[in-house]
Amino acid sequence: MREKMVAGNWKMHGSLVDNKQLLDEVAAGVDGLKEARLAVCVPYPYLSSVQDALRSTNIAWGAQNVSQYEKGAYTGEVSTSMLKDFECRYVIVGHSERRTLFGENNTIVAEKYLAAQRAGITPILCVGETLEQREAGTTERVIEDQLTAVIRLAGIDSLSQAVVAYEPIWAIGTGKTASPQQAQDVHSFIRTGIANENASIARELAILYGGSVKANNAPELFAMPDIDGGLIGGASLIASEFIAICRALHH
Ligand SMILES: O=C[C@H](O)COP(=O)(O)O
Repeated sequence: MREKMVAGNWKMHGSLVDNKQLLDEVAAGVDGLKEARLAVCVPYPYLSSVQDALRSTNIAWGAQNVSQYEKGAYTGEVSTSMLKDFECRYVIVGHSERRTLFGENNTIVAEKYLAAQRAGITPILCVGETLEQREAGTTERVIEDQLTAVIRLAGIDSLSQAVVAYEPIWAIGTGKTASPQQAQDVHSFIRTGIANENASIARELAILYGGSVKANNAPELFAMPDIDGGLIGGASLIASEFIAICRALHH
C-alpha cells in the first residue's frame, strides 16, 4: 500500500533558536502518528541541530537541494555524501524556485535525482507548470517533459525509491491553492502516465501536492484519491498549522 506523507519545506527561513522551538512543538504535536511519513527539509547549516532534535521522534529530515556532482572544485555546492553524514532521508530536487531562480533545467534536475538515489537518499521530485503554461493548455506536456527527463536518466524503476510532488507554480506562496479537483486531475495524469510503463510502481508511488496548503484546505486536498499528502512551504513554519496538516492525513 502506498504510504502517505507530509513534508515541510522551510525554504530560506529559520534560526537556531526558532527551529528548536518549532521542532519541539511539532514533535510533541505529531507524536504517535505512525501511519504516514513525516519530514522537514531544512537549510543546510541546520542539518546537524535538526538531526539532534528529531533523532528520537517520528519526523525524518532532509535537505532542499543537492549537487549532482560527487566531490571536487564546486564552490558552494553540497554533495549527497555530505547529506548522508547528517542522515538525511530525503532531498527535494527540482523545486520550481531552483528551476526558475537558479537555472536548473530538466537535465540538471534528473542528474540530482539520480545522485540522491545512488546515495540512498529518497528524492522528492517537484514538477509543475507556470500560470502561462496552464492558460496555454500545456500543463500536461510540461509535466510529462519534467518526468520524462528523470525516467530517461534513472529508469522507471527508480520511482519505487522516490516521491513526486506536484506544485503548480501559480499556487506557491500565493495563497491561491489549486482546487482539489484541479490537483487531482494532474495527479491522476502523472499516475496514469507512469502506469503505462509500470502499473505497480504507479500504484505505490506517493504523489504529494504543494502550493498554499494550510490546515483549513489540507483535509479536502488529501481526500482526493491520487493525492497522497503534501509538500508544505509557509505553513510548515507555524507549529499549529503543520501539526494540523500532518493530522489531516489520518482522516
Ligand atoms: O515546497 C513547498 C511549496 O513551494 C509550497 O509553498 P507554500 O506552501 O508556501 O505555497
